[in-house]
Amino acid sequence: MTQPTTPVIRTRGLTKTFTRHQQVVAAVRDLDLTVEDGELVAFLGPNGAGKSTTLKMLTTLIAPTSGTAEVAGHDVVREQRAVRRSLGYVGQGNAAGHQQRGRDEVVSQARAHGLSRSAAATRADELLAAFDLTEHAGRPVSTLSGGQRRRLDVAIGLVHQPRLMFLDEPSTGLDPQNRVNLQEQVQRLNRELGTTIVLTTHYLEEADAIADRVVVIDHGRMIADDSATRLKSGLGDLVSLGFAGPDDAARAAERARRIDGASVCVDGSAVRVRVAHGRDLAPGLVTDLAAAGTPATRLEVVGATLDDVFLHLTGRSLRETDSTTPTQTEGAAA
Ligand SMILES: Nc1ncnc2c1ncn2[C@@H]1O[C@H](COP(=O)(O)OP(=O)(O)OP(=O)(O)O)[C@@H](O)[C@H]1O
Repeated sequence: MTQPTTPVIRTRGLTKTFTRHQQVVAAVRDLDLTVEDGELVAFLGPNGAGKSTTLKMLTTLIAPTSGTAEVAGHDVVREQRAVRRSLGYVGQGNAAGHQQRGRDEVVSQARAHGLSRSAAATRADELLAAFDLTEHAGRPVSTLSGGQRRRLDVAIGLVHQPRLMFLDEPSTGLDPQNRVNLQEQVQRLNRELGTTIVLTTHYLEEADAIADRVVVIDHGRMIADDSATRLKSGLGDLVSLGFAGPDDAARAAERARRIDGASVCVDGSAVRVRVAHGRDLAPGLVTDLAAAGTPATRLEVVGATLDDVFLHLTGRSLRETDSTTPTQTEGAAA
């Protein structure tokens, strides 16, 4: 039996390569990841970063090329059944479009997991209530809205009360209201039932808002792993100052460069200073500059966003990045 101290996920050197058009695509490279029970982790990265491939290896849907992965203490290659029993998985395309009624769908999935008829019915009703679907439970699945279908998918993934739930881009395609609604349900599932959640997203706001921990993935590699707050505060605040003209701006920049750890850039009569605790430092800087005869005409302080973090790490904005470009191609296959 799994000891409570066993991490729910542990990967070492986990790697997946695909060969496509005679080229080797390194979808996931050398991933070392440990997730403890009860965490809510978001894999954040652009399209093609390797998020879904990682989830597919962890759920036994595809085999790693090299490296190891254990889920709930079980090896994803040698102990696939045990791994599957411990997890729920909602893939990107799960939303069923058929004529079965929502409740029947949940009941049949519960039956497939070995629950008796009455236990399956009870479980289905509990889950439908938990996801605000009771009033829609008698409708054919094909008539549900996108948000209702995603919630039904998550409910189905939970029929066997898994310790760990994987959600691959759960809110993609949902309107903002349904997205927030689903995010709230996911957080509740994590907080109230203690289910460990690993979800993938390319929505910065989603990762920021709901995850305890953000694993940033780019070109198959993990490039950051921390809470959103720490990732952002590590980058500092952006202090933007305006001046009467370029000469004042140049003098102000010279003064700002004396601040420990500050990174300063001048653009005409504007100066931007990226520095830790910029919000606290800004008033003193403005007072100093005025005393030195270079008064600022404008001041704005903005905290870092996860996009700033991504930009800092990769030189690209996550909002504009589509890494399906062939930069992750390692070379021609033999
Ligand atoms: N079956 C496959 N055959 C060939 N290449 C694949 C296969 N599956 C994924 N890839 C490639 O592996 C890389 C990682 O893909 P993956 O789907 O894991 O990215 P992702 O981060 O989940 O992206 P998205 O946000 O678009 O779902 C991409 O370059 C993708 O084209």
